[in-house]
Amino acid sequence: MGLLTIIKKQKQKDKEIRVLALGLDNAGKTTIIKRMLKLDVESVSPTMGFQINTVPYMGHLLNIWDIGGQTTLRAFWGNYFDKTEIVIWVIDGLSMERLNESFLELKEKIILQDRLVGIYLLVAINKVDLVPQEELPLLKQNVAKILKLDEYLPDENHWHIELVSGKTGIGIENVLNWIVSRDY
Ligand SMILES: Nc1nc2c(ncn2[C@@H]2O[C@H](COP(=O)(O)OP(=O)(O)OP(=O)(O)O)[C@@H](O)[C@H]2O)c(=O)[nH]1
Ligand SMILES: [Mg+2]
Repeated sequence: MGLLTIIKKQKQKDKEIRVLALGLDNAGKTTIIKRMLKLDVESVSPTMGFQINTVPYMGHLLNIWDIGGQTTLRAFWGNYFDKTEIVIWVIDGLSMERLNESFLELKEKIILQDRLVGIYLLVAINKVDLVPQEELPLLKQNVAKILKLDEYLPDENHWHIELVSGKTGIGIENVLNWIVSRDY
């Protein structure tokens, strides 16, 4: 390994990553973050403002900003964009009737924002603990089709869709691995 590679690796290792957790109300953002922090996930209530959480993972420090998703709070999302490197967009996998609303908000408030050009986007389809196993591939396909990420974000290295459950922890490790394996 060359010296430059070693320096680069060390830099990555010390790196703090600024993550924004966004998505519609009730999607499960706070629950997922509590799961990442190995906290009790049973007692959550709607986030009325924001909360900053530090999640250590594989030598990285993820500064995850948990932002409330209620309609009245969405106008304030832009206040948190500065220096954001990655957005976790959480979708309620049990509320497919809200998928289009989720897509419109993702497009308008995240993807088309000049200040967020070049960020990474991880879409977490949450609550899969309550989705029958055999329906999971179709659920993922459906979300991918509605969000049209291949169209909006042509660089496939910049987005990813993961099936998760904040309640049980399914997929959470994959989310963390994807986040820390990007190039920042
Ligand atoms: N079954 C199941 N329920 C979940 C899961 N994640 C969250 N929930 C439930 O969904 C509801 C909303 O969860 P929150 O984590 O508060 O959702 P949020 O996205 O932070 O909501 P806001 O703060 O209002 O934007 C709660 O009743 C959670 O218990 C999950 O993986 N499985
Ligand atoms: Mg919340």
